[in-house]
Amino acid sequence: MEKVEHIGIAVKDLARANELYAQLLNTQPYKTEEVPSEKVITSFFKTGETKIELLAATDETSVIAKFLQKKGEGLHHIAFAVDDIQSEMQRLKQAGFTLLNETPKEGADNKLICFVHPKETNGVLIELCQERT
Ligand SMILES: CC[C@@H](C(=O)O)C(=O)SCCNC(=O)CCNC(=O)[C@H](O)C(C)(C)COP(=O)(O)OP(=O)(O)OC[C@H]1O[C@@H](n2cnc3c(N)ncnc32)[C@H](O)[C@@H]1OP(=O)(O)O
Ligand SMILES: [Co+2]
Repeated sequence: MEKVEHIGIAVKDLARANELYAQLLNTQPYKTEEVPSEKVITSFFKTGETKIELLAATDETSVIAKFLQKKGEGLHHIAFAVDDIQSEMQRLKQAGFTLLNETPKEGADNKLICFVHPKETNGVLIELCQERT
């Protein structure tokens, strides 16, 4: 895996969180994007080599809505950049990790993504992401 591509943070109110993170990081989000397949709306902030992805639910059946109900706002996932998502998925599967999607799916910010179940990664949800060409 190349680097931490982004850190996902679940928030209740995206507009309010945008204001807070803009103050904290002293920069504005470079993108806000809705991803209907995940039932989320996201904002991205650049910080050094990585990004902060704020995630709010667009529907009460979204995994973010469920997460907020159970755990409240906070760290939701860590995403690692990979060059070849198919081969990383294969490698992790062979190593015994549970992949939450069998084939790469479309993420935000022009990426192909796959999630690894947090039960095998010390309680932290892991995302793999590959730049789409
Ligand atoms: C914007 C697009 C994209 C991008 O391009 O960056 C994204 O980031 S999308 C982000 C949102 N999408 C996802 O997270 C998809 C993958 N996630 C899932 O499939 C599910 O959330 C899950 C991880 C399988 C959990 O779903 P489910 O089993 O239905 O939830 P439960 O509430 O029953 O939880 C079971 C168990 O897992 C713990 N949990 C849940 N979410 C997380 C989390 N994010 N981090 C750590 N742990 C998590 C939950 O607390 C339960 O634990 P126990 O209570 O101990 O059983
Ligand atoms: Co993400």
